Order: sequence, then structure tokens, then C-alpha cells
Amino acid sequence: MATADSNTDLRNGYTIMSVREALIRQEDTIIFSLIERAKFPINSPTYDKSYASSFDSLVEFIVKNTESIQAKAGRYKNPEENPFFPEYLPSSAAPNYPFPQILHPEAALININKSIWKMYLEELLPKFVAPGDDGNYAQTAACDLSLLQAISRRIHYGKFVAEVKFRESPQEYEPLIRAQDREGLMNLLTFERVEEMVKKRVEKKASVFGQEVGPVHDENQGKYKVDPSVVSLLYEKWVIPLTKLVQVEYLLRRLG
Ligand SMILES: C=C(O[C@@H]1C=C(C(=O)O)C=C[C@H]1O)C(=O)O
Repeated sequence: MATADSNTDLRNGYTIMSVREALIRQEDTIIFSLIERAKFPINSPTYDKSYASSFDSLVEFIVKNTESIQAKAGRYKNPEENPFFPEYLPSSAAPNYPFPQILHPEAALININKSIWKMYLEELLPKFVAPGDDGNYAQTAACDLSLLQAISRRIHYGKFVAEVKFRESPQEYEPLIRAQDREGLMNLLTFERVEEMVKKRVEKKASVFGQEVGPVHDENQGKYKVDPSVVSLLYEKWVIPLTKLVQVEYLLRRLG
């Protein structure tokens, strides 16, 4: 039988099933964004602070300014969105939309985009883009931003996952939160079987979405726009662990 709390979750559109479905749909966005970024080579001047004197680096310039425009248009009114440079944002000039507010206010503010930014530039990019320079730095930075936003949304979705898990079994979570027991919380919110399915599915999606398609025969069979094993590695090494880190950080603040 549904409890009052799970009815509330249903009304607001967040249940463990619905958050897992949202994570599955977000895989598509991440994989398409990886494919789009892989269209360009590394294009290192995009990230070089000495490339142009008028801004820090081209990628920072594009990200800060695009976020600023999107903030004004209301993007960050949605609690699922988290900016990379919150310190530079103007307030929204758009009318309010009644987004469901299910997150605990103390915990809703978690933002680990600085770590995501560093991981993306230092570890992930070199693993899936070709070496080289074709001069398309602004287009490259725009692709970086779309991909960074998709990865960030997925990782910060951990707040919603944590909230629905907490509401489903507060009696299990509360003692661990009171004891501020990170390890205990991490064990309780981990479902290894789900993680294995996620890793297998993203590898398969990357091989379906990113395969080269010939007009008649599949002469290019086995050639992919982004190596499917890199997508699985991205999830295993960063996306899943960082989503779980957000969940733990959220829960630690859940009773505050
Ligand atoms: C997101 C969840 O929490 C954890 C993190 C997962 C992930 O990031 O894909 C998967 C399973 C859990 O270990 C979940 O339970 O669905």
C-alpha cells in the first residue's frame, strides 16, 4: 500500500522508478554529446589561457557567457540544473514556473561542478577526442559546454535519487545521518546490480548510436564515432562514483 509520503512523491513526479528512468534517458544525451564533441579534434587552443588576451580561456569565455544568458532566461530556476560558474550569474528575468521543490533546502545547494570541470578537461577529453587542430575553437567550446551540462545534470541528479531513497526508508537512513556515517550511507544507497546494468547499457547504446552507417552494406561495421568502452569507463570511473558522492553529501545534510 502506498504511504502518504510515496503519494506525495508520485504527485511531484519523483519516485525511484522515475528517477532511474530519467537517468536512463540522460544516457542518450551524454552519448550524443560525446559524439558531437568527437567531431572535432582536441583543438588545444580552446583551453589555453594564453591563446587570446581578452579572456581566461576560450572555453571559460563561452561557458560563463552562455550560462549568464541561460540564467537570465530562467535555466537555473529548475532545481535539476547546476551552473559551472554560479558566481557570475545574473538573476532570472523570466516568469516563474512551478517546478516541484522536493529537495531539502540545506542539501539542494550542493554543487560539485568544479571537480567535474577538472575531470573533464584533464582526464576525459584526451581519452575520446583525436589529436589535432582544425581551428574550430568556438564550436569546440560550445560542444564542450553541452557535454559538460549533460554530465553535470546526471551527476547532480544524485540529489533526487537520494531524496527518494530517503523518503522510501527514513528509518534506515536516519541513524546513519545522525552518526554522519559516510561509509554506512554509501553502502546503503549502493545497488551493484543496477550499476552493472548501467555500464553494459551505455556501452551498447554507444555502439548503436555511434556506429558508422553505410548506404547498403555495413562495410564500416565495427567502426564507432566514440569508442563504446570509453563510455563505459566514463560511467565506471566518474559518472557513477560522483553521482554516489552527491547522494552521500546530500544525505549528510538531509536532517539539517
Ligand atoms: C543512482 C542510483 O544509486 C547508485 C548509483 C548508480 C548510478 O549512478 O548509476 C546506480 C546504482 C546505485 O548504486 C540508483 O540506485 O539508481
